[in-house]
Amino acid sequence: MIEGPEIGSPARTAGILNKYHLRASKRFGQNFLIDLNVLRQIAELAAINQDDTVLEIGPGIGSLTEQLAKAAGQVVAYEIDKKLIPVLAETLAPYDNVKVINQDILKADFSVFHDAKSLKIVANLPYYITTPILFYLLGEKLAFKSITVMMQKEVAARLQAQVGSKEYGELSLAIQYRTDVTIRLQVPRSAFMPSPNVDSAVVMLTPKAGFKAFPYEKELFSLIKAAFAHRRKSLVNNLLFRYGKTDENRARIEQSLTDSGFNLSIRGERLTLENYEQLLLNLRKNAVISAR
Ligand SMILES: C[S@@+](CC[C@H](N)C(=O)[O-])C[C@H]1O[C@@H](n2cnc3c(N)ncnc32)[C@H](O)[C@@H]1O
Repeated sequence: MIEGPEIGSPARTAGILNKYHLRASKRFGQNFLIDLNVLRQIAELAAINQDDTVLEIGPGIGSLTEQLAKAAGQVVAYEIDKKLIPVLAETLAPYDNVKVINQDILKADFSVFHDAKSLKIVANLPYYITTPILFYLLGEKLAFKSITVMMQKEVAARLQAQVGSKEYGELSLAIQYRTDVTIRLQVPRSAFMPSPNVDSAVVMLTPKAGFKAFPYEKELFSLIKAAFAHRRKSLVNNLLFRYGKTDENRARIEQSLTDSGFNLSIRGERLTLENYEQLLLNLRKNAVISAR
């Protein structure tokens, strides 16, 4: 048994990696947190309590898991790297409320969480798949209370970005469609072992109050994708590119913009989510998109 201070202390992390002859795997995006203040702060930000079931992504050697296990009713942690499973069995042995599952999170079946009274998702994410993980979690329609996750600072800025800013785009709109986003903590690269080439931020996502799914969700996000395909082009040109460059289409697209109250030189970054919903309805009305 590896005894000693909390798992995430620099000395204990180094001791655990040494004992198991482990090197952080780049392929799995392994950068272990070694700042106990940050680890504790993440658990505090997520406001974990005994009623909570916590879904953790990528427990690594268990540093964040330990902080979560101290406060939660139960922690279920998905770790893809099978080399870390015996490590976790040892480091987390003192906690009988933790279950580690050796699985790719992007293939996880979340039906186990359907009975959870209160589900909170917490992670120091593997950065190479930050957005696929967020889309997977949101796509699975999990009834979560919050998602509190560390990611690259620049990605965090894109998630929180507001209309008109340079970070604003497809990702901001897709995430803000379902959730409210706030950046809660900035974390320097020195808090990790090994230290990554980027700084990080902890982001909190909470379900949007009164969320109602837009009836043409798929078409809406296809429109948004098209609108940001070439950021320097006008919205009209991006839409012509997407829906076909015929004179007839141009007239219909321009009519749809006019009907939505926009001038014809507007760019995609000036439209809010509600603006896109309105525009989509008009593109359907004007037969740019088939109104089946
Ligand atoms: C940035 S490290 C965080 C480790 C630990 N939670 C910490 O804070 O020190 C990301 C973790 O996610 C794991 N991981 C990478 N890809 C994964 C996937 N597809 N599914 C589950 N875990 C994954 C890595 O093996 C690694 O343990």
